[in-house]
Amino acid sequence: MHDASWRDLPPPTPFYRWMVLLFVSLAMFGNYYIYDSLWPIVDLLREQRGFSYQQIGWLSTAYNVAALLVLLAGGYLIDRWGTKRAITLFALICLFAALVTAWSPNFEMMLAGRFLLGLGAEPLIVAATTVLAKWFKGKELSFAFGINLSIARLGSTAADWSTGFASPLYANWQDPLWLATAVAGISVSAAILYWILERRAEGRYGLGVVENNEKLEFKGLYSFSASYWYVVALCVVFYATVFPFRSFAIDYFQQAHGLDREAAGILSSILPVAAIIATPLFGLWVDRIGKRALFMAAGSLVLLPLFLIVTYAPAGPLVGISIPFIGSAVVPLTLLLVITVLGIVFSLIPAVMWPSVAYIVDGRRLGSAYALMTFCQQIGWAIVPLTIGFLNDKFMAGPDNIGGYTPGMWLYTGMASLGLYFSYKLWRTEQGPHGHGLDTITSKNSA
Ligand SMILES: C[C@H](NC(=O)[C@@H](N)CCCCN)C(=O)O
Repeated sequence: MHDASWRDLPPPTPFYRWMVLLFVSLAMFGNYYIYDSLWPIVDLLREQRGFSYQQIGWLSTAYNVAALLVLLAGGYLIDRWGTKRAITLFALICLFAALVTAWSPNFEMMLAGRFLLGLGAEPLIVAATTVLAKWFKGKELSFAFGINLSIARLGSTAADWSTGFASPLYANWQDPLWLATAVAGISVSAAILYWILERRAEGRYGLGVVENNEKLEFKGLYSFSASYWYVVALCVVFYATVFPFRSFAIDYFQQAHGLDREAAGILSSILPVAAIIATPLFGLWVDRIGKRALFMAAGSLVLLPLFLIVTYAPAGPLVGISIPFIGSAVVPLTLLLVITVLGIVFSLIPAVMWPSVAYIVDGRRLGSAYALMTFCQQIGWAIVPLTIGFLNDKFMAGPDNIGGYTPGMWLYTGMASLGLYFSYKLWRTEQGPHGHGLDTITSKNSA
């Protein structure tokens, strides 16, 4: 924390603030890229290294197990080391994790790499949020968060697009992971540049003081309202549906729908691309008209049939998609429509859900409420990929047995039904005397 003289200094210039946002967001870009770099090589891991679908599931779950452990201490470490050191250290852990994942053909080694990634990536996200709060508090904070998330999602998009712009690397499982290691280098460089900028700012500008509010506290758990728990429950089932679906999507499009890797990657990228464009727009819209609980219920309702449509509906005519400098794809219309709608839901629900917590929970407990929500999110997100892997193996899913993917699709649908139930309960609660104004507070009528 800072002494009184620090507070007497002038605020940082807008240019300085936006440069900090740029570097912190580039660190997040690398973080999201490394996480998503594994999904375009699922088929290669199965063919060249003989991995089962359940082993692929473990590579996803290892990240969450590490995240669960580190989230307990993440806020404390950031407070103790300061954000400059913390972001650089977490980016270095991500780089090391990418290196270990790419290094050896051994499954346990790869598992260790993904575990290390969870140790670095999730606290890096928390630390980045703390930096934005410090530099943008009282300024364009929500907008800065939106830009930060969009640049991070560009990392997911780039990983999907690498099947096009880096297609020669996909002759083997290892080269795309070396590329991810190089991208992790961008993260570390951006973290160091942020460190230099903030160090230069100290003594020249007065920065906001961020309270120690990211701590995960289990005491007082019972005092959160029913609405908070419905939002947390929706968060758990929503991310436990969408993130695992994304993990297996490229392989699924290849095996079950006969797409080549480039087309499957481009199709999968529509989900984060839609989110980059639509998340800030939904955020602005909902701030104007309120109706947050209704929007979450509507998003959950739209999500419900999507996995059954890809499974049972006719593929429809083939349509072409072309992305300049990246590549082009010819994909069935039904898949294109489903992924686009999924992308819209992936924009709508997060854009409304995360900010809603601020209306439900007392400001002094907000950091703790978000930390608890992220903690619960990791638990659901850890279990589902393992179950999908188990189901795909048990029902011998593959190009010769497309029906083997159907139980997994029913699992996603079951999770989506739970999401609809929780969002309906939230909406009902918010209509009654225990509501918090989720559907009524707008940017015009809020104090
Ligand atoms: C805002 C939200 N972020 C998260 O859920 C993070 N805990 C994990 C993101 C990991 C992405 N590889 C989001 O991205 O919607």
